[in-house]
This record gives sequence, structure tokens and C-alpha cells, in this order.
Amino acid sequence: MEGTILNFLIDLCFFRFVFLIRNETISLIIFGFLSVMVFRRVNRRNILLKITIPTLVLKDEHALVSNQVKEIKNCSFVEPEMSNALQLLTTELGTLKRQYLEESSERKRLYNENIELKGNIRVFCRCRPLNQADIANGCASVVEFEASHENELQLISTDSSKKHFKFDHVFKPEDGQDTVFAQTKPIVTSVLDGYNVCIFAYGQTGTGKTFTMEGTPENRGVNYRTLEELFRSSESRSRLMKFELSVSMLEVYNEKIRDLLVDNSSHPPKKLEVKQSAEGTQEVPGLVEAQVFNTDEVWDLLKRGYCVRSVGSTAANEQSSRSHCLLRVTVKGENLINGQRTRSHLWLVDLAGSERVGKVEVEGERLKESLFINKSLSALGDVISALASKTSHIPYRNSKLTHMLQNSLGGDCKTLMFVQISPSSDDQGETLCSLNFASRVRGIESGPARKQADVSELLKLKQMTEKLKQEEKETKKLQDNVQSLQLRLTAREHICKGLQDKVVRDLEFQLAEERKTRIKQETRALATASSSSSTTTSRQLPTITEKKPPLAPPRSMRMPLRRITNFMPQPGQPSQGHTKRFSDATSKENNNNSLRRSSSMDINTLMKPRRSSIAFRPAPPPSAIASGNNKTLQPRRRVSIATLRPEPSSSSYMNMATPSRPTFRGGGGDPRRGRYSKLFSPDHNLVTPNAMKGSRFKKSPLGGGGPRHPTVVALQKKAVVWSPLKFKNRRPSFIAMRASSSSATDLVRREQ
Ligand SMILES: Nc1ncnc2c1ncn2[C@@H]1O[C@H](COP(=O)(O)OP(=O)(O)OP(=O)(O)O)[C@@H](O)[C@H]1O
Repeated sequence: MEGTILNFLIDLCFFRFVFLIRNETISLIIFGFLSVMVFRRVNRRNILLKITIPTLVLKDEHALVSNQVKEIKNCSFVEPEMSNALQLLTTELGTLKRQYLEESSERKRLYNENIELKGNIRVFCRCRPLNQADIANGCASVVEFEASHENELQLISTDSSKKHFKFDHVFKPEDGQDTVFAQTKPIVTSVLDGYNVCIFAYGQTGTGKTFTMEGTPENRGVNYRTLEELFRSSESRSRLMKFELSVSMLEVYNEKIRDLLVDNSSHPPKKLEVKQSAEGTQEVPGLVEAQVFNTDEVWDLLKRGYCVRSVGSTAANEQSSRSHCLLRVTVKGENLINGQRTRSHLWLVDLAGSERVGKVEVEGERLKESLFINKSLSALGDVISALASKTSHIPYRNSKLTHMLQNSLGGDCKTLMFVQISPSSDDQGETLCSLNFASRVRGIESGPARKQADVSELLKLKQMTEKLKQEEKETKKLQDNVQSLQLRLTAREHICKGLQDKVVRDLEFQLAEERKTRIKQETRALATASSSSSTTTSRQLPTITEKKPPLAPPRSMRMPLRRITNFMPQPGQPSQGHTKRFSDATSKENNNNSLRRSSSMDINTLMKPRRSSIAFRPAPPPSAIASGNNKTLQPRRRVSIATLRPEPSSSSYMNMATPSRPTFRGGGGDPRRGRYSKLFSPDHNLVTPNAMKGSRFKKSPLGGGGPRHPTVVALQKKAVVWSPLKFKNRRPSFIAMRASSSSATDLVRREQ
């Protein structure tokens, strides 16, 4: 409250002070009075606060603003950079726009020109000015140019008639080097696009061929300007393409090729020849190819070459070129975007002048040169005529010049011919010849130009294709081999199967035969035995028996024949006794009957369990031992062995029984037991049923959980009936079929 009153008073004081300022005395008095009053009553501290707080706030604000200004000042360095970048971008954009427009207009023009041209051979005519000699001789100009038809000229004949000639461009005597090159440039730059280009100057001697192509240091010609332009264009395309330029310089002098970039002063010039490369292009092996990186290098090289070139003085020209000078620019390009490579040649040819031998009054060496020059120019004329008439054979090889230019003349390359003429009335005849020749050249309709891919790349691709083809062939061959091997394997398997079947059949047959024989023998033995027993009382028979020894031992001395059965003792069944295993006559008869039956059994029967037999000599019977006649010769007996066929459905093998001899069976340690066991087994691990019967076989019934007998397993695996007879006959086929039985075979051999 007190503060409010105080404020009011202060305001009042100021108000009074402002509005009553005119009356200064009164105002001062009032102001003084009020001030005293105020200062007395008001707390000084409050007043001070009122004044200092806004000041502090203002100070803070000031500091803040100052800092911001400082910061902006510090950050101000970004601005010029940005502005510079913006400026650069604007400039670049402008350049790009300009380049794009230039390129598009240039392409448009070239496209139109190409359509008009109907081919790629272009002819420019250039007429030199009358020189001092012409003027001195009072020669007039016989060449007229029409302003309305800039690509045409007229030649005034001796009879004052005018002959019209039309070319792709006609350069008047006043046209400078730059004008000439302006028209040449589009063709020159085609080499950067991968086209082969050939520019040559043709004409009478002294008409300015060398001037057009080489020029002078002040007025440089097409050669230098071309390379300059190539560098400029390659630079401008450097973002898209990478170019390598190299230069070769040579001359054809008297039908000899000479390298102008080699200093031949110290030693004789190297002989160079035109050779056809593997890719079909014409190359000059051994020719120097100098890589150039700028126009200075180019100029140095050109100067070097020009100095070496063969030049001589003639009546027509003081500095007459006595050879054809060829400058070859090789351009290797690589597209940085798609990697496509090109290798193209640009030939810049300054031909020697065509001259009338009589007119130029040459003799000796100059005459010889002239003859060579005219010959090669005539060859060039023939080539051009052949191209014009589209004959199948183009005589490129008639001269070194045309042979070398084969890839750049006509066909799929761009050709530009400068026909140089003299305006002098003195040279009218030569001018007419040159113009006629040029017209013929212009009449050639060549096919569309074709881009030249880099031959080395092509070669690489070709090689890769060849390799791929080769590999494919090899793969196919291997596949065929595999197929034929598979076929052979199948055939072999088939043969093996057939052989196996045959072996089985043979074995079965042999077995049957063996049985038959055995039955016969036994029958005969039985008959003999019975007859001998019946005739013991008669007196004649002993005589006979004395005379003829019995076929078999007497029955009493023989062991009784065992009964042969297919039945084997059941597992756990006590083995039969000795007496049971020896059969009586009745059982023999039964047995014989059954054997007879078996001889005629069919294949099904053969597949059933069967017996094999083996001969052995048994021990003398107990009666003989008892009588002390143990030396009596015992007949060989056969042991029958039951074998199994792989007939899983049949359980007959369970009934197989082999009447083993007591000596085999007993555990009395008969050494033959193991021996026979081994002998009869195709594998040393296998045992005969004899052995099985006493040991494992009993414990491994079919279908039971116990292990199977190896013989059974082996026979089930192979449809082969194992028989000791085979071993007896030692048939290798059988042994071979049982690879695993090799050890057994060895054993058999050892045993035998
Ligand atoms: N268009 C031109 N403007 C000015 N001078 C020219 C022109 N053409 C040729 N000349 C001059 O004419 C002379 C002969 O020219 P140049 O040697 O180039 O003729 P050329 O055809 O090469 O002769 P050659 O076949 O004998 O070598 C030179 O001195 C050259 O400067």
C-alpha cells in the first residue's frame, strides 16, 4: 500500500515537472517540496529495488544478444563455402547444358549428313590460291565458285566450256586451315566412337596436300588439329570414357615402308612389311607406336617425322614430297559405365603428288620416285574403282599403300578425301583428272560404318568361347564314356548272371550224373556181393573169383551203406547211434530208388536240399580188426553231405542230415575231422554240416533268434550250389565266382 502511494507521488511529481515546466520556479519549488516529502516518508530501499531490477534484466538480455551475435559471427565461415559450391554447381550446370546442347545439335547434324551421304566416303575439294609463279607466268584461274551453290565448282575448259563438279564441301582459295578443319572435325571424332577413319589428300603436285595435312607452324594442318581435337574430346568425355592415344608415323617411299619415328641416320632402316593379323586386320609388325598424352608431345613427334620424310625439289614444287606420308593414330577406348572396349585407327595420309613425268621434267632418282608414286596412285585409283563398281575382288595388295589402308578404305570405315586442285590455267588438265577421280570416289556407296571392337578383347572372348566349347566336348565325351561303361557293366552283369545260371545248371547236372554213376556202382557192387555169397558153396565160382578179382570187397568186409537222408536231427534231438546211421539193405534200396528218382528230377527238385558225396577210405571194420585182418583193403566210400539251396520258404534244410562217420563226429581228436571240415567248406570259417551238426548248426535253427550258419548265409546270397566235386575238378570259374573262397581253395589245394 505504501509502495503504491509512493509510486503515485513519484508519478505526480514527474507529471508536474513535465507539464509545468514553463513555470520553472514553481515547478522546482513544488518538486523540491515533494521530493523532501517523499524521501522522508518512503523507504529508500524500495526505490533502489525499483530501479536496479529492470537494469539487471536488461543487462542479461544484452549479454545474451551479444553472445548470439558472436556465435553468428563465428559461424559465418560456412557461408562463403556454400556460396562457392553453389557458384560452382551453377557454372557446371551451365557448362553441361551448353555441352548437351552442342552434342545434341552436332549429333543431329551428323545424323542428317549420314542420311544424305548414302555412305561413308566423303570428298572435300580444296583449291589453293594462285601462287607467285602462276601470276608470274600470267596464268589465269580456271576454277569458278558459285555463291549460291557452295558445294559446287566449275572448271573452265580450254574451249571455254564449264564443267560442273559437286562435292561434299568445296573450299575456296581464301578458306583457311580452321575452316577446313571445322568441316573435318565430325569425321575425325568418329574414331573416338570406335570407327576406323581414313583421311587422305590427293592431287597434283604443288596443290597444297602437305599444306592441308601438315600445315605450317603458323597454320597448322589437319594432322595436328585432329590430335588436338581428339585430346579435347577425350577430356570432355573423361567421365564416361577412358582413352589412350598413340601415334605411328611412316612413309611409303619407292614401295618401301619406312618408320619415321625411328632415327635411321646411324644404321640402315629396318625393313617393314604389311602383315595380316589373326583377326584379319593389316598390321605392320615392328612399327613404333608412341603413346601421346598432350598436344605438345604430338607436335614434337610430328616435327620429328616431317624432318625425316623424303622430300625433294622438282620443277613443280621446291619441297615436293617424294613419298606417301601416313600418320596413324590408334585410339583405345574403354567405356567406364559398361566396360566396352574399342580399338580404332585413324589414318591421316599425305599422298605424294600425281605428276606428269614430262611436265615436271624429272630424271634419275626423281624419275624413279615419280614412277613409283604414279604406280601406287594408280593402284589407289583401281581400288577406288573396284569399290565404286562393287566388284567382288578389291585389288588392295597391288601396292603397299592400298594394302596398308585396306581396313580403312571403303567397307565399314569412314573415309574422307581431300582433292587438292590448282586454279592455274597451266594445270587445267591435271585439275580435270583430279576432279574426275574425286567424283568417282564420291560415287562409291559403301555400307554403313561399323564400330571396331578391341581385337584383343575379341581375341580373348574368342579364346574363352573356344575353351568353353572344348570343355563342353570333353564333358560330352566323358558322359558318353560313363554311359558306355554303364552299358558294359549292365552287359557284364547280365553275362555274370547267365554264367551263374549255367554253373548252377552244370553243377546240378554233374551232381545228377554223379549220383547215377554211384547208384550204378553200388547196384553193381550189391549184385556182385549177392552173387558171391550165393556161390560160396559152388565150386566153379571160386575159380572165377580166383581168376578175376572181385569188383568190390565182399559184403562182410564192407561197411554197411549208410542211409542217405535229407533229414537232419532236430536241435536238441540226441544224435543217432552208430547202428542207426548204417542202413540195411532195405533202406539202401529205398535210398537207391530215391536217388534214381532224383536223377530225373526237375529243376524244382534240384533246388531242394541235396547231398554231395566224397570218397574216402574208411577204417577196417571191427570184425576185421578182431580177426587180425586189418590189412584188408577197404573200398573207398563216399560221404554224403547235405547242402542247402537258397529256398527260404522251405524248411527242409532243417531236416538235412549227414551221416557222419563216428571218427568225424567224436571228440576223440581225429585230425581228419578238422581237415575234412575245412576241405568241404568254401571258406575256412565255414564248416561242413558234419561240423555244424556237432556244434553251431544245432544252435541256429532257421527263423530262430540265433546266428545263421555261414554256409547257409553264403548260399542264400549266391545262387550257387557248392560242391566238393568242383574242387575236385578245380574249376576256376567256380572259384572265381566265390571271391571269398580263395583261402578255402588254398586250403583245399594244401589238403590235396
Ligand atoms: N591453301 C593454301 N593457302 C596458302 N598456301 C598454299 C595453300 N596450298 C598450298 N599452298 C602453298 O603451296 C606450296 C605447295 O604446297 P604443298 O607443298 O603443300 O603441295 P603438295 O601438294 O604437298 O606438293 P607435293 O605433292 O609436291 O608434295 C606451299 O608453299 C604451300 O604453302
